[in-house]
Amino acid sequence: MALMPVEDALARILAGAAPRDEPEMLELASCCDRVLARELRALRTHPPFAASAMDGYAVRAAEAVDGAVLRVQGESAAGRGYDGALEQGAAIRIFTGAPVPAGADTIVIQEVTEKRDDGTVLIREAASPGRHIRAAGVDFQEGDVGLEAGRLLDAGAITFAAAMNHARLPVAPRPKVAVLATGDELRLPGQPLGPGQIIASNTFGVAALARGAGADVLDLGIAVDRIEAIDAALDSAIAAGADVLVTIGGASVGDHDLVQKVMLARGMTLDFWKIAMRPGKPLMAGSLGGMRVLGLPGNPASSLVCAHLFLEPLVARLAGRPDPQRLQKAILANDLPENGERQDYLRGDLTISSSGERIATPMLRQDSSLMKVFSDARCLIIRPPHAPEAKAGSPTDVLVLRP
Ligand SMILES: Nc1nc2c(c(=O)[nH]1)N[C@H]1C(S)=C(S)[C@@H](COP(=O)(O)OP(=O)(O)OC[C@H]3O[C@@H](n4cnc5c(N)ncnc54)[C@H](O)[C@@H]3O)O[C@H]1N2
Ligand code: MOO
Repeated sequence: MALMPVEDALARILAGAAPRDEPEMLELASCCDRVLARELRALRTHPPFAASAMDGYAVRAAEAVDGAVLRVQGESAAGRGYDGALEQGAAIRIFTGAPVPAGADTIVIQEVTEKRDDGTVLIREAASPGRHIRAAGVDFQEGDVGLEAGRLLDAGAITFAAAMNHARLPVAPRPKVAVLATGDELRLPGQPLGPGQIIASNTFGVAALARGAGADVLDLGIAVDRIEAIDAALDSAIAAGADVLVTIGGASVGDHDLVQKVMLARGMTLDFWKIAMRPGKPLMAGSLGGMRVLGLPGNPASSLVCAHLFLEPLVARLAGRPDPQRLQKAILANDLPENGERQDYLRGDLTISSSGERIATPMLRQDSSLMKVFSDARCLIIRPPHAPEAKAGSPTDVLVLRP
């Protein structure tokens, strides 16, 4: 039977993925990189008064002709406006952000005036009405919808939310992703290793990806290859209210590959198992109650490629964030042979040529167990199923991993 194409697997994993309904109220200072759950209306008008955009003099345009001498009547500073109206033949010293006094209709900038010792000012360039005045409400008005639901709260949005006078914002909750490593051979980094043991390294990369995509990660540690151990870890994920359980390893056909068996025994609905992809063929997806289950293969490159392709976009959807945009066009540095039935994700380097083109160079070794190669890679070179032989210099799609 033909294996499921990568695009179909992604569509199935993303089906119905959306943020949980109840927003979380967060202090503004903690909102960076979160997603606004509801539209936000302005609680005030800004600027609240007509304000000067420059340091200079507030005057009447009709009086401030070239060569006019005006009496300096007082001062309007930001936070301390002039209490009164501009008199005939007078000017009021004004600073950037200060309220424009009643009666004034323009600002003459300081650079085209001359302050005199007798308390007057000489105007050396005729002023035009309305110049350098920011009208009240020119930025936004009370009641306006300032930010739409779904907006990623970046520096601009947070500044605007603060200016609208919101101290706390309703944000989409971060999805909870539980990560479980499985395998008798695994030990945590920093522990002594016995014969046949290796470090459970994938967990950390997969967790980092999930966190970066907007998740809170619950590390369930390592379950040995026994039904009871995987069962207990599953209980922990359910008790923690995980939105997604990611398992690593035990996804293939070996006698000790128990993940799917345990999940099915616990009532998991299996969506699919095995897809047309290299590395990552034994990927499994399903759901158990309200929890999505993603079974990643144990080989490090397989689990990381699957996490990039499926977990990252899933978390982004659950967090209400925009889909990751990592696909780019590049030029192949080497010839590549005809591809088989699985979509290939070759670890590659990515450089910029002197003419500004992106050049993708496949790494010499592509075994899915190689972590140094994956760490050195800057991109995954995508080879569609049955792609014909490709010559050096031909275009290719790449998924960018790092700059
Ligand atoms: N007869 C077949 N054998 C295998 C097939 C197959 O189709 N038929 N598929 C191969 C492919 S492709 C992959 S990928 C692996 C996936 O196997 P599992 O998901 O069952 O993974 P394990 O057997 O548990 O581990 C594979 C490998 O990765 C190491 N590992 C596991 N977990 C971690 C971790 N958290 N951190 C670091 N390394 C880990 C593990 O020690 C193994 O060396 O199956 C092939 N076999
Ligand atoms: O296809 Mo498996 O995912 O290479 O090692």
